[in-house]
Amino acid sequence: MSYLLNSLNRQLSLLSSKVLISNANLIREIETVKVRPLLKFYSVTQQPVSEKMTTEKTLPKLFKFVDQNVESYKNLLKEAVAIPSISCDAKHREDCNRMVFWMRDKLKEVGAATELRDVGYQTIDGKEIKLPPVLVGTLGNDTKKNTICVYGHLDVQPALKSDGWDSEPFDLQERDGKLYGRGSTDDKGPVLGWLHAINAYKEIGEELPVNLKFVFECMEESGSEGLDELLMNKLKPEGFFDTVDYVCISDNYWLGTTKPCITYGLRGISYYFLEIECAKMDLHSGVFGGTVHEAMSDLIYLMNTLVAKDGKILITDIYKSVAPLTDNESKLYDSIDFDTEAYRKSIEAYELLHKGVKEQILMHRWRYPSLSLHGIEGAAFQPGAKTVIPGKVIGKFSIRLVPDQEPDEVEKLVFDYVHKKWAERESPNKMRIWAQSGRAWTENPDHPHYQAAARATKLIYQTDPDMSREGGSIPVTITLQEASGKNVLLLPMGAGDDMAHSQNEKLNVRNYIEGIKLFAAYLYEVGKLAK
Ligand SMILES: C[C@H](N)C(=O)N[C@@H](Cc1c[nH]cn1)C(=O)O
Ligand SMILES: [Zn+2]
Ligand SMILES: [Zn+2]
Repeated sequence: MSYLLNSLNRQLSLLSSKVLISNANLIREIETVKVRPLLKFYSVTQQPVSEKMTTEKTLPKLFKFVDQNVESYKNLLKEAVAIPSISCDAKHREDCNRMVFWMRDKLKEVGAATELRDVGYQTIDGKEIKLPPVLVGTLGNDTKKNTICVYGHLDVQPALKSDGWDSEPFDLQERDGKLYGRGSTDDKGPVLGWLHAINAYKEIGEELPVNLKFVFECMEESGSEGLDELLMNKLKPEGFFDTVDYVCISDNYWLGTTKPCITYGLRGISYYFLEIECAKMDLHSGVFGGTVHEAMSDLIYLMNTLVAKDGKILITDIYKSVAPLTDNESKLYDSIDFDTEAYRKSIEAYELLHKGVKEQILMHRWRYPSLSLHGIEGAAFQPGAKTVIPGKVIGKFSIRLVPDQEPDEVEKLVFDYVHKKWAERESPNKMRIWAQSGRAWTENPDHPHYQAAARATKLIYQTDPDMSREGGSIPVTITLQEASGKNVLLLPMGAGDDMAHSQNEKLNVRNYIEGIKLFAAYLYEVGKLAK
């Protein structure tokens, strides 16, 4: 029965997506929709909605409901993963739009008022390409309740089976209690977690303990283009944040595989594109080799000047604005539960930097900048002995930013350094460098909001969570902090070995299901905080 409902549901939602995609005028809309029984994706009979507030009996009932619906949660994640919403590849822009429409429909099904906000265009290779709309939603407006703004992203990193995946990346597969698929943990699983938690309250006939606002974008993996502008210059002046009391993001992971954490800091990112052109076309290396200044040699030369073998960044003055380590901060690392050898083994690395010392490893993940080389566009990266001299190549690298590094300042240091090295190279070729950046973020973890999230975590996992920072970046976090003026926290669903962005990305079934309960318990705990 539940399978039939789900598959009918899938067909209906596909139909509605197609209609939406073909209707370009429908980008901005506001509507509240009643749940239609046929479109519901959960399997139990609906119970009458009561007006009573949540009580201590609410959560056990809700947890039971969640345990009864594990299969439908997996099915919905499978549907979401099947949409290859790869934001960095313009060829997948329609998939990104489809993903946003899909999520919009699901939010409506749980009773939210939704709005698709146009955020304009991005320029790729001189061409203007429309950005996916941002999904904005509201659920509840009871002035006696706290309001949480939830952010998540619907886009994913690219993935091909030939990268070394054990199964098709866009076909969610369960093996040994793990759900493998691109976006399972980053960030489709957590985004669906919110949906399921809300739906569980409805299905057990309990009122939501808080009001909710949603911001779901589909460009996070590509610098969140257009989002800051929407938040600061449109949603904020329109009063979207006026009623928001707390902001919560679930787009991160536990530090290890067993102990939950709550995250109060992220690194920022400054991502660089370094282009060298030696000719207007690719050249046969047998015919032309030995007669041209090759773009690839120039690029490798420049990229090799960026970072030393011990991981030290070689850009002049790059460490100058890094916040000094205080005694108090230094002490925080002692109590963090982190096994460096288990970490090394989980990524199958041969050896770690910093002699594998726990505090140093954590500090270099969280509070010091790092520079990574990512790849080269235009290089002959496919298997086989291609003998071409690429006419144009684009090297890609990024620096993870930390407090108090400002992106503008870092970009200037990098541009100056690369131009200096380029002058030293004395190449006649054309060099161009550009960047996109997002700031680092930290928050006060000694806040009732964090205590509420810690209580919820302890209820689910029977242990106090670590308060930790993380090395990844969610560029919009600091914007949400500034736009709302409220406390922001990151509540992870996935485990430290989920391998987001990598081959065989997965989400443990346990983390998914207990994560849904965690989100429900978090809503309950925040609902109890003084208004
Ligand atoms: C931490 C989050 N789940 C994530 O993966 N963020 C990306 C953001 C990004 C910025 N530019 C490209 N991607 C990351 O940290 O790499
Ligand atoms: Zn990511
Ligand atoms: Zn993410």
